[in-house]
Amino acid sequence: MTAAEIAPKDRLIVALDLPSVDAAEAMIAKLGDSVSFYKIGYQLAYAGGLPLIGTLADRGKKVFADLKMHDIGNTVRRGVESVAKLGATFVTVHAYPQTMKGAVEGRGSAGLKILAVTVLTSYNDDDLHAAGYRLSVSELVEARAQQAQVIGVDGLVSSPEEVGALRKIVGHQMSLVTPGIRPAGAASGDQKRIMTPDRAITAGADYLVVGRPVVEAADPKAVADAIHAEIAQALG
Ligand SMILES: O=C(O)c1cc(=O)[nH]c(=O)n1[C@@H]1O[C@H](COP(=O)(O)O)[C@@H](O)[C@H]1O
Repeated sequence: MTAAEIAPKDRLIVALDLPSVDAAEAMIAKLGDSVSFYKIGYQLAYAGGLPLIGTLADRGKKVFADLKMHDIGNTVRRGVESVAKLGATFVTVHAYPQTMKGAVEGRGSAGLKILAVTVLTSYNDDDLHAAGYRLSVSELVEARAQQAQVIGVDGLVSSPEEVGALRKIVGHQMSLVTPGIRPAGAASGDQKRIMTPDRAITAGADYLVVGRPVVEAADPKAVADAIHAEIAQALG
């Protein structure tokens, strides 16, 4: 799907980083029609949240299953085959060649798209070096993007800082999904490579993933609406 084909409403993905299905349902009710795309990650998935993928899909919402798989290829393939049956739009795997190959093999025909997480947005060059890598963040993100493209992955997760370079590598064949989004004045928390929503869209991101700035806000719907307004303005 090219950027122009993505419904503007779908460009904001709200991370339901919440402790229970009840808390997630309460947040979904608060956000109402303002949000059409949700992400379910570790916290909610491990608290019984996986069936919510099908529930939300039945209500016409899209769901990003952020499971960040990384294992031997055969296990990843089988895991992705199971996720494909849940009704998710996106699933994440870490951008290691065996892992990405396994995921692509397990993707099936139900419409599930594989996103490869390049370098987590909480990492900077020092964090990468501490983890044993010799490459800088931008070098590793770009190397992994090239591998992901050859393997046939559908999209990449990176910080918005890398989106310009990634577009040059992968063109519009792959979706670029960016966490590390912070509206002006919002606390960065543990995120190190961040950008505002309008700058991320202007840089060329297809989808913005936002968690705490929305779900921890006093008025989550107002924050989501403000992000949509920024996105619309940046798209012109
Ligand atoms: O795969 C992701 O979604 C992801 C990748 C990454 O590099 N950085 C990152 O923050 N995320 C997720 O994006 C969300 C960001 O949340 P906030 O920092 O609260 O906006 C969290 O659910 C993270 O798990």
